[in-house]
Amino acid sequence: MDGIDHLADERNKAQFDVDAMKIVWAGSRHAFEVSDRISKLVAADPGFRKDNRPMLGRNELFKNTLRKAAYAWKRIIELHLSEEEAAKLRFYVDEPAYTDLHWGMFVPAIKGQGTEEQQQKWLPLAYKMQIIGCYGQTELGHGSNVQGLETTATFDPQTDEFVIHSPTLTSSKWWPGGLGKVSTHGVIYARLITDGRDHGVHGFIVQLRSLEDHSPLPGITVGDIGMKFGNGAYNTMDNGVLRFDHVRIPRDQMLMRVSQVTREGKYMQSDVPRQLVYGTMVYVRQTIVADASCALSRAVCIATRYSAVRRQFGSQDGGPESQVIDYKTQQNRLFPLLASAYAFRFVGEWLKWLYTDVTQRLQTNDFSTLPEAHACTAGLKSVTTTATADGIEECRKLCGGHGYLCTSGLPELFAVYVPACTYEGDNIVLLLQVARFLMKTVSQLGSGKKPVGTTSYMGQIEHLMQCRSNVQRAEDWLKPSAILEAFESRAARMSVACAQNLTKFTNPEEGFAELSADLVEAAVAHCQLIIVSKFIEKLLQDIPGKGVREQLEALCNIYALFLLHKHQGDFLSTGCITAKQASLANDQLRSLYSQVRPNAIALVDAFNYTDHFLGSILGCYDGNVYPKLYEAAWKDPLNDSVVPEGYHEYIRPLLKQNLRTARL
Ligand SMILES: CCCCCCCC(=O)SCCNC(=O)CCNC(=O)[C@H](O)C(C)(C)COP(=O)(O)OP(=O)(O)OC[C@H]1O[C@@H](n2cnc3c(N)ncnc32)[C@H](O)[C@@H]1OP(=O)(O)O
Ligand SMILES: Cc1cc2nc3c(=O)[nH]c(=O)nc-3n(C[C@H](O)[C@H](O)[C@H](O)COP(=O)(O)OP(=O)(O)OC[C@H]3O[C@@H](n4cnc5c(N)ncnc54)[C@H](O)[C@@H]3O)c2cc1C
Repeated sequence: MDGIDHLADERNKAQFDVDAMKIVWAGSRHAFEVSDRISKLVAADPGFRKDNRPMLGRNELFKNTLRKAAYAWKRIIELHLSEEEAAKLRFYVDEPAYTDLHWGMFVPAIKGQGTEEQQQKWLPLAYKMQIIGCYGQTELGHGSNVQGLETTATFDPQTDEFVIHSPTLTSSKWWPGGLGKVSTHGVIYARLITDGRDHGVHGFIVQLRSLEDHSPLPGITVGDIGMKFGNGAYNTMDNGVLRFDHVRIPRDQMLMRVSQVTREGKYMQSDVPRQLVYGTMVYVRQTIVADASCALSRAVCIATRYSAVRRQFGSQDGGPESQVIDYKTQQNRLFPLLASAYAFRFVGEWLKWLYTDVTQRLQTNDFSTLPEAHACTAGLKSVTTTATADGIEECRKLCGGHGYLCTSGLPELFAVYVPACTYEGDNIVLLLQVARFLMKTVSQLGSGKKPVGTTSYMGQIEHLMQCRSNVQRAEDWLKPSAILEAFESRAARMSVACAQNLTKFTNPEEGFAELSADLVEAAVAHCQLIIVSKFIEKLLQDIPGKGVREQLEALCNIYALFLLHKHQGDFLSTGCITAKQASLANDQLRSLYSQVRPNAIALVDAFNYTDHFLGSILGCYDGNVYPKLYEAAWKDPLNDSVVPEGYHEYIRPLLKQNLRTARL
């Protein structure tokens, strides 16, 4: 526009090396370089334009998504992109599409649950996109309760086939992304029945559509489930409904890594745990934690830049009004979200490491860390997506009225993001899984079995049950040991209190149901401890770059002390800290906000997002918000004509009638 950087003064205030922080954020220099190159490539290509999405009707919108996905694939091939680069390209294209499920769930399901032979047969087809797959688990009547699925896969020994069938309306597959209009195949979850016996839910590769003309195969009824929340937003995705009427597939299309059916129809279980059938969900939950930091950082980048541009009140002697970012209330809402974005980034990195470690162990038949991996992925998915969805909405409010415009990018970001609280496991249902894991851990404390991994803090249960924080001055809260002890004792005491209450029930399942709200809170406390402790661990690493470590320390402290403030009821009622110490934590938090304030713009610049990816006038890099908002308004189709369509039908008769009434 005017070529001026309206945020230049803000950028000059930064007390740290932004380029070094960009590398910390990306995870490595290599990751930064890939990300930087691919994001610029996407931003510069008009084929990936996305600013018209909220204006398009569903059919137009969907066709446009198909075009973009095909174009993205063409570019991936033309540019010989690696798997890592291709994934980055899809990420920066920033449009939910069937490809997310193809690459994000269909391929991982075959990799995780298929035998070597099955992988060799199906993966090359999927990698070349000669088949397109979805993940068909959820049904109209059953989502959270996977064991309650009704679709059946009955083995027919005469023909060596499975017969896939939807016996009831509620057994219709419902929700799978990419299913509605695109997928040619699906990994379909169904109850395996051999010789009249039900062996529970298993995965099957089922062809759904003809590879010649895309029509559904005989016995298959398939379509889209309809419009979802928000304009544009997730409506680029064809979430689908699917029914089977005795559809036959060859026996070797059951995913047979976990269990097998022989030619004679004998059901055999491998020596791997049955829970591996749920393995794809563990994988995807781990990726969702990393995505949370992306979505939150994006919203925070918009709100932070706009808060530095926006001025309200406080003008003295005719000078400019105050930047809203200087109001403590704005900082108290914004900076904890900035800190959370960084916190989720680092816990996401750690979770990826944990997942890789578990996968390697599984290959050598070591299943010992699977329960911990399940609890961590489930819990962190839940806590980070809830905070991110709430955080995006808070960022919208932080931008005042302009945040409500689609051109702010925030309404669409929220609408696309909020189902993450539900898909891949409802957040409450997942926290209850964590609570079960914690109750098991507590019940084993006296047995001599040492808690390991993220529950190892429970090994010092006696200390944690009676320790008192020794914080005396606000600065004492800057000590990682003070923070860790408070978070560990809060989490331990909440879990132990639940475990003690559970003993009052003769039927443990009844007790678990009755106490489930408390159990969820204990699970949240445990997950927040993991995030805080992984941030602290990150700070123990070598962090190059002038001032980078200091900024990260400040953000880590803001994250922890903000949580402590928000959940002070937990910390006080469990006696981990006193009211005076809670108040000192708040004093420290205020001073940390002042420390972060001059660095705020540079801290969001470190995310290295292009204006294309942000998709927000309020968050644009140069901060030249008002001319852009003004110009964009005139581009709205409603402004194509000065006198609106419908004037002669609906406005003029009204005005004329009013005129007559006025004369009367
Ligand atoms: C690319 C990104 C786009 C994303 C698009 C979204 C795609 C989707 O939404 S796909 C559909 C996702 N669906 C879900 O997530 C459903 C959520 N529900 C579930 O995961 C399960 O039904 C669940 C875990 C709630 C309950 O499982 P269930 O077997 O009934 O009960 P439960 O008795 O609690 O578990 C049995 C055992 O398995 C363990 N377990 C459960 N899940 C897992 C898992 N994923 N991994 C390892 N172990 C597990 C439990 O800890 C328990 O262990 P133990 O017996 O030692 O205590
Ligand atoms: C955008 C989107 C995309 C999706 N994509 C796919 C896909 O590709 N493939 C696929 O198979 N599925 C997909 N799903 C389905 C998704 O995985 C399920 O919706 C999800 O697992 C939640 O299940 P549900 O809908 O049955 O919720 P429900 O379980 O019916 O939840 C309703 C309410 O009941 C509560 N509740 C349920 N059980 C308990 C309990 N035991 N204790 C306490 N409270 C409980 C929940 O907390 C919630 O408040 C998608 C969903 C969405 C929204």
